[in-house]
Amino acid sequence: MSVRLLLSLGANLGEREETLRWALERLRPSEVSSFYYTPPWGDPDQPDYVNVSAFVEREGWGVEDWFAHTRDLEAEGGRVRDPERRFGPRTLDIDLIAAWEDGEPVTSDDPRLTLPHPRARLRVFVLAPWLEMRGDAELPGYGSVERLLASDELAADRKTMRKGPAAPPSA
Ligand SMILES: Nc1ncnc2c1ncn2[C@@H]1O[C@H](COP(=O)(O)OP(=O)(O)OP(=O)(O)O)[C@@H](O)[C@H]1O
Ligand SMILES: Nc1nc2c(c(=O)[nH]1)N=C(CO)CN2
Repeated sequence: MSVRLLLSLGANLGEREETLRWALERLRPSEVSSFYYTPPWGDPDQPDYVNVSAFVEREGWGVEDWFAHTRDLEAEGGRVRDPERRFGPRTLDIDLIAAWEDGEPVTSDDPRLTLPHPRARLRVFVLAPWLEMRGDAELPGYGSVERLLASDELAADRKTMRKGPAAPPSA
């Protein structure tokens, strides 16, 4: 058994690209998007983010193994969270966006680990790197990523997003 996962990484404090490269090296992804530069979503009073997405898969690993691993990396990456700020700044954030087992979407409505990620469809910094890697991407339960990204609701966020250089080659 092994699960394929789409992860979204973000950083808006410290050496952002360096931290993301450090995390990507440890995640050993099969595929990595470019870096994307985006204004903060959800809580505007903080620095801009660098975001990147990656596909990962490891023999024998399920979603819980990946959740534990990404939490450890966030902690090791020096993440400090302000409990008062739900969407506040951070050195490293890794979200599990969607998962597939034998090609079928894994779904969960457990608030501890919700799959697909409940806010993925609202975030250009999740949808754009995903579409870059998979032109035919589908967000389980919501449909075409291309269509979601093109929605009027996301027009303002699309305008302020900037695509940066390719992230390091995948492992
Ligand atoms: N798919 C998921 N990926 C990561 N965390 C999740 C997921 N679903 C639920 N969670 C829960 O969300 C809680 C908050 O996580 P985190 O601090 O990374 O949130 P955030 O980055 O501030 O906001 P967001 O979850 O909207 O990205 C965690 O305690 C975690 O258990
Ligand atoms: N642009 C951008 N904004 C965010 C991000 C992120 O990764 N990128 N993560 C957040 C975490 O709650 C809150 N806001």
